[in-house]
Amino acid sequence: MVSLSSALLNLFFLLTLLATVTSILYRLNLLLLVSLILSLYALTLLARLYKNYTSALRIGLPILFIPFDPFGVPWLFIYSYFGPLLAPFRCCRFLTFTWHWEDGDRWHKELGESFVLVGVGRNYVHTSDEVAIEWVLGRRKEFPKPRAYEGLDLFGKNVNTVNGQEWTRHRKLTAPCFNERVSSFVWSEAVRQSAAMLTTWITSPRHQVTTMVDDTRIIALHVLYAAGFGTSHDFAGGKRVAAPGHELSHRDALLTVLENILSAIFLSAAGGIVERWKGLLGKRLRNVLLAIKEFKMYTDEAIAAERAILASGYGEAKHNLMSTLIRTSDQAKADGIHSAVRLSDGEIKGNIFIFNLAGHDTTANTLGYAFALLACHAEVQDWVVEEIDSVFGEGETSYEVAFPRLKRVLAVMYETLRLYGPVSTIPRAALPNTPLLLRNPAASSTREILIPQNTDLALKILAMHTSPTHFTNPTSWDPKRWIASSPASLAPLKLLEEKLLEEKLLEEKLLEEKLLEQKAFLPWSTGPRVCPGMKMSQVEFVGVLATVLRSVRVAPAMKGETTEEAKRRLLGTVRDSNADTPALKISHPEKICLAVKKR
Ligand code: HEM
Repeated sequence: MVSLSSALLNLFFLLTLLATVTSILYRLNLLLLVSLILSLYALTLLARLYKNYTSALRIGLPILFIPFDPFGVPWLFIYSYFGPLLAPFRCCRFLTFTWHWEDGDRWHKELGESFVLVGVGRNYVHTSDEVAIEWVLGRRKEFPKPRAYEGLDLFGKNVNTVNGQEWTRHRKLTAPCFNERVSSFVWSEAVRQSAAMLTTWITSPRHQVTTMVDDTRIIALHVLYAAGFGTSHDFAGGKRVAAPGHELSHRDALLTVLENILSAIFLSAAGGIVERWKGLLGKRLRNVLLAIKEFKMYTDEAIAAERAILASGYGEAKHNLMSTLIRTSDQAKADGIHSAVRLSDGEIKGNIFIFNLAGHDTTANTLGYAFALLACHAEVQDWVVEEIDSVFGEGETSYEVAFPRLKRVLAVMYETLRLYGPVSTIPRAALPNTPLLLRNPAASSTREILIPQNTDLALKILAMHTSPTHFTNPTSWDPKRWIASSPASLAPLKLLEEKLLEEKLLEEKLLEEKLLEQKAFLPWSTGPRVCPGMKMSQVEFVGVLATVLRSVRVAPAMKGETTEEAKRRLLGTVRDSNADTPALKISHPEKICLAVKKR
């Protein structure tokens, strides 16, 4: 297949050849030297491209050429300056970080569920095939996380970045942090925080809220803190204010690192040199550097405070993330247990950071998308409110009773994650010549292929979620698709008063409802490396959404338009999302204005 990329490379080669011949004819020695070097470089690239191409041919999947390695320094440099200009060109499209999100399953419709991107760096098998995705995620040893993940070790190694035996140790020591006691705590904190947020919404001028996205981020941060350190913060103050001895608030330090994660990785890799020469950096990078330092200080202080509590003897009963990590680690150290079964302080810091990174924007952004989408779908709000009223109507708001019954609210989360999940693609490396199982749609069977050396995988979660193979009307947001209901039996209710009958019927209907299991739905991944925060994020989401919709209805604020125009405008803002950051997020949250009406 001839593509622009190989044509460009050939052109480059011909031009350098022409320049070489010209310089020989006209005795231009310097030009000759430069041309020779360039020719050699072009030849090397061509040889590598050819090698990658023959390797891709062996896989037997459709091939597309790309002119650069998407994770190589040359492209990252070009992308940061010319990304938006180059994105419309087909060969560069696959190099952008946003195409996974913007194009959904478009290319898979054209090329099939799996295809290979071939370039001068590594080859990449892209697949939206649910059989292949489950196969890979079920085999962590054969398909480890790529080395690029190590960049996230900026505060220490952690469960998200390590592989092999090291991962087993991290996962084993961090897993106890996500237990039912933490879930119950997360629920109370989510309800408490969202009730406080609601007060600010109801008392806002003209009952219009422009801070919805920011507010959900504050809630996510405070809930993480409650679960992480066992300390609650006020929604209105809390982590927004700099602590004594700090230049930045904890929230600003964390958000600055999260929002500039690539720069943070780069600055952290450069180490002390950057600190010494920071005067030469621009304002944004200096801010990122400060945020890294401040976040480190906040985590060190939290670890020291937790150790002091544990030493005082009052910490035994605490079951938050930090105390569990420290207790396990310190106890093992005191017992002289080999470091293979405990975490070092650096690793504790690394894990605390990764829980913040992986647990903050993911849950917060899902809540942000859900509120905006619910505002555009009044009929879905009616449907969800029916369930909330029925569950909370009995005055029972505890985690144990309320959470399992709020299935429609969880369905809103599922549907939001299906279309606006924070992780559009899961990357994986592969050991050479590892078998990969693929669906064979033509024969309704499966087939095996071998993944050659120098080939990584991109598991296209969003493309799978938006494929008509698995979902009817795949691009429409419809939480009702997740609920299956069996008809309620009416016989014993015939004698009741009409109103009572109605309520009883609704209650029966809701109790009968079931949340559907869907195979090709993996927003939290699957297999041994499935997201450990899955339940925590569900509890938080349901707690916040149910608390808010119990008291108010949300709608797009009107700006002299019809309701339909206001909805269209809001949906446009939601679609204008940014996948350049670790978690998908709305590009211009400041454009979202919600009208909040008391019920
Ligand atoms: C809506 C919320 C969330 C979504 C959609 C989500 C999604 C995911 C996905 C897809 C992965 C797999 C990534 C990969 O294998 O490359 C993952 C891993 C992970 N998530 Fe979540 N996550 C969410 C919330 C959370 C929360 C609340 C926490 C913790 C507080 C968390 C902590 C982690 C960690 C530590 C990993 C790495 C696990 C490992 O590699 O063993 N996540 N998450």
